[in-house]
Amino acid sequence: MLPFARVTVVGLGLIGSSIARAVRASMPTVRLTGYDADAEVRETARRIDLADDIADSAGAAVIDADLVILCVPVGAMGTAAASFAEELPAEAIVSDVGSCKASVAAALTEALPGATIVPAHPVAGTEQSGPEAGFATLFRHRWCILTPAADTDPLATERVAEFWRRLGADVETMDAEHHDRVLAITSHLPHLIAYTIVGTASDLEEVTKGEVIKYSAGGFRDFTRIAASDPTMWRDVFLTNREAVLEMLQRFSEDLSALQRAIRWGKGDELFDLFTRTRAVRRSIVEQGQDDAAADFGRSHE
Ligand SMILES: NC(=O)c1ccc[n+]([C@@H]2O[C@H](COP(=O)([O-])OP(=O)(O)OC[C@H]3O[C@@H](n4cnc5c(N)ncnc54)[C@H](O)[C@@H]3O)[C@@H](O)[C@H]2O)c1
Ligand SMILES: O=C(O)C(=O)C[C@]1(C(=O)O)C=C[C@@H](O)C=C1
Repeated sequence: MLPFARVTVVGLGLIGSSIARAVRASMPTVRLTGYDADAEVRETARRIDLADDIADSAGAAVIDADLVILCVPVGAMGTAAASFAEELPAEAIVSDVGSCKASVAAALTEALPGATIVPAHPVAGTEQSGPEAGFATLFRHRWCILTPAADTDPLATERVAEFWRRLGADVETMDAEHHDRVLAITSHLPHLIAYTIVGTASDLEEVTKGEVIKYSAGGFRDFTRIAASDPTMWRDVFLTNREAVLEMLQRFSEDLSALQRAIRWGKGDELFDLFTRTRAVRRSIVEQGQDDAAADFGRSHE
């Protein structure tokens, strides 16, 4: 049996439109409704036939939903939830796809008192955004992490887990605070580093005019893909997951200083040992089949 019969997606960008496409592909009998605060996005969503119905207000979009998924930037979750609070059916389950969990859960609980909320984070994406960037296979063989509160009805959590399994994801459940610390190191810090290195290179004006662009086929090019990620989304992630990101950044800065010292004092063994360890990490990720298929997809569409 399908976990949900009437699904509403609020926010029709990369992730919302990918969910819509994946629902169409894997659960074609589900009645799918979409809403986006941006009228141009709604127009595009209608033109590309993203859902059975694209509503003109958040309230109209959720009125008969049994699952509502918020796919807006993490800083907009509270406002987006408040925009349909009055019309949300009492038995509906609310979920989201935000990249940080603890403060999003707090914002949703405040905006929707008494609602059943099962926060989720599909750990899959690309540097693109908007309704035309989505694709149905984005979540296939990728993790989706659920962070229900301790008192959430386990049946509601299981229905959301089954929804994500049907979209092709592998589902894991964890505490929201733990999620935020793990993702700070595996996702948020790498983006911060990419934004920094590309920013530094572009500040070196003379170099940028010629050589950086000309010779960016290697490592730098990989950083530019990540650094092309959506500015609104990532501003919100860093402001929302502030404490965990600052903690990881402190540790990273210490390790970077140690590397700086090793280079200054010619400690080749230290460099060699670290690079050997990091190569093993990459190999074990690839062996587990968790290498970056989505990023490769993004690259192949450049
Ligand atoms: N991009 C990724 O790689 C990725 C991966 C996993 C999770 N996420 C999370 O998914 C969410 C959406 O990211 P995205 O990449 O799809 O962004 P996106 O910019 O492609 O789409 C976001 C959409 O939300 C709409 N929106 C903003 N405020 C709204 C509101 N109050 N009501 C209704 N619509 C509103 C915008 O108009 C936009 O169309 C974010 O919370 C992000 O952290 C992103
Ligand atoms: O592959 C990418 O482009 C991504 O940035 C995807 C990525 C990640 O860091 O892994 C980005 C943010 C998310 O919340 C989940 C996935």
